[in-house]
Amino acid sequence: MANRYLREQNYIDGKWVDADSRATIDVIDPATSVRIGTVPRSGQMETRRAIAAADAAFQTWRRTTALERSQLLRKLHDLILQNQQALAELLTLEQGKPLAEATGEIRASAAYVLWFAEEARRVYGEVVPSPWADRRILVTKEPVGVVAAITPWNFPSSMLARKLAPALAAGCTVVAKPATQTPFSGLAWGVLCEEAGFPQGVVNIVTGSAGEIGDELCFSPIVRKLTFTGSTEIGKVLLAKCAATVKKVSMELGGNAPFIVFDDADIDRAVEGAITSKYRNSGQTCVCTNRFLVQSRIYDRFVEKLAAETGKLRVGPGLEPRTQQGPLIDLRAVERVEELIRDAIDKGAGIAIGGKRHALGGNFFEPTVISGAGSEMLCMKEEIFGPIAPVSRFETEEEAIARANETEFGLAAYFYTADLARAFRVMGSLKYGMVGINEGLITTVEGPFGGFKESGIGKEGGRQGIDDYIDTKYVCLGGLGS
Ligand SMILES: NC(=O)C1=CN([C@@H]2O[C@H](COP(=O)(O)OP(=O)(O)OC[C@H]3O[C@@H](n4cnc5c(N)ncnc54)[C@H](OP(=O)(O)O)[C@@H]3O)[C@@H](O)[C@H]2O)C=CC1
Ligand SMILES: O=C(O)CCCC(=O)O
Repeated sequence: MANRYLREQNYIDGKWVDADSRATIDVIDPATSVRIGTVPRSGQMETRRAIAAADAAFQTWRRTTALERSQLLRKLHDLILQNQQALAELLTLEQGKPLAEATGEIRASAAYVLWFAEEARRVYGEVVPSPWADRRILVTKEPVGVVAAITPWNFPSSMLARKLAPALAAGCTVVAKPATQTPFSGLAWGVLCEEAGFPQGVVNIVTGSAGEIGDELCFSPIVRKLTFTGSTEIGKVLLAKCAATVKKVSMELGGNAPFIVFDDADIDRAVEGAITSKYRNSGQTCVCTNRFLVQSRIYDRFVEKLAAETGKLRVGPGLEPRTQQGPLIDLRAVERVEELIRDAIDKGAGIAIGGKRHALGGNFFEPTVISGAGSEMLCMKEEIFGPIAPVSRFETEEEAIARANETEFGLAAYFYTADLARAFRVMGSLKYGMVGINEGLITTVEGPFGGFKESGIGKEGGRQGIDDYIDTKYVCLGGLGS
């Protein structure tokens, strides 16, 4: 399929370039296991040049006005919307999600760009009442400098959008490293930024060896901020490396989202929310429900309805219009899901529906509901990242809260209740950065996205989403007389 956003080179200093060695990495369509194309297998030297280009560009980009940056971002936003079909097809091709979801992701990318185009003009400083008659106290805001962005394969467009857009809005320049399995949606940002007219070096995108590129980004004293979305395991490694140069960091890491259904809830609404929250991107979303906790009195009814709705999901290649569940990203992900199911069955759980590879073969897996799940099972403790819904029974509100919080993660949590007092009590007790009450899908550009505990540091989106790209400077202006 010819797609003008499919680029097979790095984007460094406004030029499309190969790896120095000319080595490449194959990119595979997860629906067919066929090669889509290749990207450069870059390493330290290409990354170093990208950082130098970003640093050189920063010297002029930081002096542009907020209005100029806002206007360029608006142009970028318009281009994304004008080309959403091609961008969404590219996303589905390399990532596998249904085209409707891919289109939703591209629109979300555009929304982030527009939001930060607006926020660019509202980065206010302050004049603080001074304790000295002859001096003034000013607080000014400055871009932090060169930003490194490392992004995952599950949302290859929007995860870069919510890093790139606030960075550019604030006056920073960027070196991005997209995930190796889905690099084309990342490289497409190079094409879009070029078309929008961003000066050379302001945005740079390098593909290749995660270790080499990551080390150069983490240890470079020129890079002043690292923003990362991915696994908690790699996030911790990068945090440690960034300590060497005391960089600012933002970390959007793994989750173990509980979805609690109290017995006063509207069950049909809860099941509807459960389907969206669990199976979006075939469960490969960091805010996807990981485990269902359902109050005893309604447990059987909920499991029955959830299994019935799960059974209706149409599995298939993302480019087929009827598809609601695409393939998993690779065979490793399929094997991991199988391992979690095996573990749950060994520990006494049952399968209400699904439970095995889909008849389509390859990376396709049946959406699965596990009944009788318990806290000791791996699927309740670890991030599943796949289409499995373990359901566990609880008796009291206190038990539900305690079990929801019994994890090192703290990204998103959901609960369903019709009791307003309970809604406030439970919301306040959940140790999570994001809470959905009677809602299973809560991500939006207006809301600050981010986790507590080992789920991360910092917020993306919302009014807060630009803060981490800004340094605050205190200026004491003296000698003014009284
Ligand atoms: N919070 C979230 O949104 C996400 C959570 N995950 C969780 O993580 C699990 C594993 O997924 P995976 O893709 O391996 O996630 P990773 O955390 O390994 O990958 C995320 C990004 O980090 C890069 N990366 C990996 N290792 C390094 C390194 N040493 N230095 C610098 N960058 C590095 C990857 O590059 P490369 O692709 O080249 O390896 C990719 O760009 C999933 O099953 C899921 O549970 C995964 C993705 C997103
Ligand atoms: O999985 C992630 O890392 C981000 C999810 C974004 C969304 O909820 O749309």
